[in-house]
Amino acid sequence: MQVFVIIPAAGLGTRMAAGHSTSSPKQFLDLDGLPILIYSLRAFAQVPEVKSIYVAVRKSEMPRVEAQVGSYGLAEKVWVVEGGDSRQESVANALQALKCEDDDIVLVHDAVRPLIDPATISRTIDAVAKHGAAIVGLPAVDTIKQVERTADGAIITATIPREYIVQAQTPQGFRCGLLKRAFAEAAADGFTGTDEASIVERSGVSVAVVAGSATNLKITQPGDLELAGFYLSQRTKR
Ligand SMILES: Nc1ccn([C@@H]2O[C@H](COP(=O)(O)OP(=O)(O)OP(=O)(O)O)[C@@H](O)[C@H]2O)c(=O)n1
Ligand SMILES: C[C@](O)(CO)[C@H](O)COP(=O)(O)O
Repeated sequence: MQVFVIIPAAGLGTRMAAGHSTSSPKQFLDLDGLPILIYSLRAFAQVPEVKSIYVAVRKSEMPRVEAQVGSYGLAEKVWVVEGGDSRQESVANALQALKCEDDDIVLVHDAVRPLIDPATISRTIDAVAKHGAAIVGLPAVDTIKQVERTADGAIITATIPREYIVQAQTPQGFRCGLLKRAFAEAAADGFTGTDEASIVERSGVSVAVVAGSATNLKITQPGDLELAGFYLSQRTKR
């Protein structure tokens, strides 16, 4: 059994760009001297079980990313492929590029979650080996309300016991055959999900959850980069 990794990195970072004075998508922004994408690639490259990593980027970014992969010494494990217009399409393109057996494991991880740690990656691999499908999830700590949107905001329709809620993070891992079948079904049905688990769940597969952490944040909007910088400084102090 081999472990492959897909890193979708073809987003435009529109929510970040709205408050940031750069034209570069957020996965290429600097975090303490390194591009955000390089943190994500390095974290997986250092896990011995990982055979190869497929990073999906916009066509126009392929030369820059190929150059970075070489200059940061990642060329042995990392392959650059063309992304798509949605996260799901970017993952589907990478999935098509990698040649895996049904029993192999595929992990998908957002390029913009740079603080993923090797221990969480290893726990995810173990959970996929055991259950066939597993994602990293952060248990809810706030009280959770279901709402109905209104013209001027929202009205609460229910309180959902928080022990039933986890916030999905990445990596999200699956047996390769199962993931490919679920993607083919989603494409046939015209279904688009915001994560891989939602695509697999609708095929009737149970997906296990591995404990995530607040430090595995997704850099989404202004302020997140500063927060990631703070978490990183705490990590290097230890
Ligand atoms: N067409 C796309 C869109 C997103 N992603 C990737 O999916 C991950 C999570 O997406 P998100 O945070 O939503 O990134 P963006 O789509 O770039 O952000 P925004 O929605 O603000 O534009 C990121 O690593 C992003 O690069 C991708 O590979 N291909
Ligand atoms: C996959 C994901 O990171 C889980 O939290 C997230 O759904 C992807 O980001 P998006 O903003 O929903 O595209």
